[in-house]
Amino acid sequence: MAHKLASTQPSWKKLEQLYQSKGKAFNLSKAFSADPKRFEEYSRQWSGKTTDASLLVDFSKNLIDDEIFSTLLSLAKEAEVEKQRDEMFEGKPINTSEGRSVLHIALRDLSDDFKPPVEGVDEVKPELAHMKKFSDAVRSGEWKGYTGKPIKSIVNIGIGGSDLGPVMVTEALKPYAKRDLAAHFVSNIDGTHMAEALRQCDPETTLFIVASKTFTTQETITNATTARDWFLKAAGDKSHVAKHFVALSTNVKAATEFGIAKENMFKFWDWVGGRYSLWSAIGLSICLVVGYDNFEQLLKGAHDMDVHYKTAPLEQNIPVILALLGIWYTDFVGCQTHMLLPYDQYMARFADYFQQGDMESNGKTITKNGERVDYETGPVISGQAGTNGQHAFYQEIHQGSRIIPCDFLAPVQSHNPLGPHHDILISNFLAQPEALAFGKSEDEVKKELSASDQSNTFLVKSKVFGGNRPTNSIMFPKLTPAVLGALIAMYEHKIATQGFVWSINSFDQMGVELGKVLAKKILPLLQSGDVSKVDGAGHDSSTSGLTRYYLQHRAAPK
Ligand SMILES: O=P(O)(O)OC[C@H]1O[C@@H](O)[C@H](O)[C@@H](O)[C@@H]1O
Repeated sequence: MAHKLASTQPSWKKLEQLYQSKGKAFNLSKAFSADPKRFEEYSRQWSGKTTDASLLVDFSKNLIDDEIFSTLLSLAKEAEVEKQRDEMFEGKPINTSEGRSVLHIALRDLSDDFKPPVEGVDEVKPELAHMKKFSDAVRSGEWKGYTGKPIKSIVNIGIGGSDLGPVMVTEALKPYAKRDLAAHFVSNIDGTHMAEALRQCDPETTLFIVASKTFTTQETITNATTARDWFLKAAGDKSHVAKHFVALSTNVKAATEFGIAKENMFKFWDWVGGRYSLWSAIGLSICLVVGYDNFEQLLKGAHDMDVHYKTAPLEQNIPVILALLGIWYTDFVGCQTHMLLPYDQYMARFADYFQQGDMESNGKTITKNGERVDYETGPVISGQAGTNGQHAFYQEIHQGSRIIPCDFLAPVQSHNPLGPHHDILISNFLAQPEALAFGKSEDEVKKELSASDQSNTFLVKSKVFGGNRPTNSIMFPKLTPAVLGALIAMYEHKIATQGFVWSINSFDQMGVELGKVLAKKILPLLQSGDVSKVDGAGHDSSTSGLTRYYLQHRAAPK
């Protein structure tokens, strides 16, 4: 595989020209007026083969025409997206910096004829059976704490991929949750996070789930140790730990050293990336909260999307289409951000989840050939559940100096059809992309103003909406486990496809390491408490000044 700079592909040059010749001046109002079938042409409906997962993806409100769209598809062909995708499914070590396969897709292929492409894949089903047995026992009350009481709270201790997936999914699938089992998620090293969770827990009825792929992450190991101390203060005998602590990890040795019994370990494999791990043992807290059967539906919905990604031609392939649109905005239109805006309160953590999913995957500048890219890569991801954002940051999306492409997502049916709420919610979901695309002209503004206000140029111009702000609108029947699985897989594959085009490795995260290493160097200085050591410690004057301030003030804060 050549892994050429994307900018050397023939279609890249053509897209640059297309942006200058028509993209810059592209007008959505004109495009819709000129083509009554624009929605039909630029939308795709998809249904899963084995689940209730289905989607309508409308990408008609994008700054593209047929020529731009087909050139984007040519770019994907030239970058050999299909070949790279197939290599992922075949278990080739496409995470080249770490020499690893990228097989989260193997965690959700439960079909009988699935052939394990690499070692460990044959252990997926037995591990799922282990998760089912354990979660069933805890949920039914058969699993008892050290004083014989059933479990009432679970505390997932993990960070990054070992936290965000379980947090997002348990929130999204709350309608399926066992309401008398409280779920807490502690990630931050800030003692406040753990202290606040423990305040709500009883050691006799709490189960701690230590979730860490590496089992070396400073935050998680420190939090788990604090939790174990808190537990043992009440329980006394170390043998009781077995009833209250389980580990989810690829590092069986380190989990054993921490004191977790073998039967309380749920393992996964190094071919599962942290930010793709909710489908693995890291999903144990999901099983506990919503039950194993719903977890399996989540896997199956994702697998249905995997099949689509693997088999659909590029122009029908939803993750590929979303990826190419993103590349159009990032590299040719000059956008820096991408918003995820779910109009579903249960999806409140969706954007947080894909902030890691996207930014940790594609926030890179070195190609797999070791060259520095001469184009932009992953966008800044942000967003929150509608309609809250409308009353906060949408101002900038509508009238700011930057173009901020957005994905709007919404369920047709609400889990809570309360009075007029859902129609009002959906009216907003429909109205925002419409307003963003078509805006409001100066003439329209003037018509709504009094004669005296019409001559107030500042007022008139402030009320104009330029339009031409691109959006995708994604609808689904209801936020079921399978639909959620499909949506997550859709974005995972979008991100992977962008990485394939940009020739970067979307599956490592070297950029998170340096800060961790420096923190470990600074910590002994803080623990020594000795201000006189700061100057000789080899830090720059800024870091030294801040450290001195901390040490001088921490003993007796004013
Ligand atoms: O699961 P672990 O090994 O504790 O790692 C947690 C997180 O650690 C971070 O440092 C990584 O950037 C994430 O990708 C990862 O998910």
